Amino acid sequence: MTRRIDVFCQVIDNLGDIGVSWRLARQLTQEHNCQVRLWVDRIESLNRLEPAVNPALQKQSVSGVDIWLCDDSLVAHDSRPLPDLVIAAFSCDLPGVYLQRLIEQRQQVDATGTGSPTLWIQLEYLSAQPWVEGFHLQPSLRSDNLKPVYFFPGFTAHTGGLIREQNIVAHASVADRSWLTQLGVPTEMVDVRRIISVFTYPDAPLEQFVQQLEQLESDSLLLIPEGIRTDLAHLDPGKFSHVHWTTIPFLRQTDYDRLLACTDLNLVRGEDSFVRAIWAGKPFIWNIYRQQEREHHHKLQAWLDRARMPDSVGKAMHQWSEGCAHPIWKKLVSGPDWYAWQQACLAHRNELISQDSLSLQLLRFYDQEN
Ligand SMILES: Cc1cn([C@H]2C[C@H](O)[C@@H](COP(=O)(O)OP(=O)(O)O[C@H]3O[C@@H](C)[C@H](O)[C@@H](O)[C@H]3O)O2)c(=O)[nH]c1=O
Repeated sequence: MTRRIDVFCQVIDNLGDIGVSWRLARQLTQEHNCQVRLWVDRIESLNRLEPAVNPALQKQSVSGVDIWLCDDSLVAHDSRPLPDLVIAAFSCDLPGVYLQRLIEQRQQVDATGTGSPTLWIQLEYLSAQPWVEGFHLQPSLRSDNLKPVYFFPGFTAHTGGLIREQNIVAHASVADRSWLTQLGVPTEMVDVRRIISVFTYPDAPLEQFVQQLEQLESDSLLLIPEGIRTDLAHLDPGKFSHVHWTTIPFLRQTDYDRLLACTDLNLVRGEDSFVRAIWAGKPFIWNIYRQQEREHHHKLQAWLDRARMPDSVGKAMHQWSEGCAHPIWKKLVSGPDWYAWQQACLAHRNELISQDSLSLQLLRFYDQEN
């Protein structure tokens, strides 16, 4: 059965909202044969992740996904019937006209006792905190008789799981470093001991990190996608003999995944790149999105506990998110600590891979409800 799905994405800041929505829309289309329409209010953000998307078009189809600009007039003139499922990514608001259609549909179903109303999913932010299990699949209470359901991504069997493609490990294991030359990395650089991808918030302590890597005997190369602001700009690369850094193009999302699979260490942030780093099965540093009242530290600790990361890694990650490269980084990226970190990342990935993916769980829930 082909399920029809509308995904709504409101781009608040950065690329996480559209990154998650685009990935989910593609997976539902390509792996589950769903007919997906992605409504997004800033198509230019999607164009950064997928250059085949034309920011000037209000309606288009790319990779099998219909992409529509979410503006009031397009929503108001939408003549398609309501879908089987509507997903509000990061629990964004649905447009008023669309909401009105859902209300009318519900009234009709209630009045006639026939048909099934569109299932409305409020897809939430990812967190490893235990409270998530209690809220997953709970209804959100409203006065208009609509019954949206909270769907929490997560790390346990009592959450909605993580977005993961079926062949993820096979893809990660065939990743080949020679591909990096296509991104402009000089051939002689591809063989350096430690290749590190860099996707951090501007206040990440990269300069301190680079100073520590310089003290190692082996060489490191940092690959920085274009447009990612770092504090390295004022450093003189000529003064470093063991650390090199270079800019690479900002990559389409599928190529970004490939990058994470062929490096040794990944510096990631936010939500989607963090999950991709987990699937790459390599050590990574998570620059968690800062929240008020240090809430992000609780979130980070919950994941560190769940992932059973070595204490030294946890300590260093907390400090990283405070803009400080803990002096133990030097030790962490070489010797026994590095080995322990690698093992912990592999074990975490392998444990999570045995769980059903988010899209599978989402569709199973839809089937149960219908
Ligand atoms: C560096 C790079 C990233 N990307 C993609 C990977 C991800 O899909 C996306 C980045 O998303 P994130 O990793 O989540 O980081 P982010 O910081 O951009 O997004 C954040 O947005 C905020 C609104 C949320 O509250 C945060 O939780 C977080 O999601 O960009 C590429 O496609 N190519 C690239 O070259």
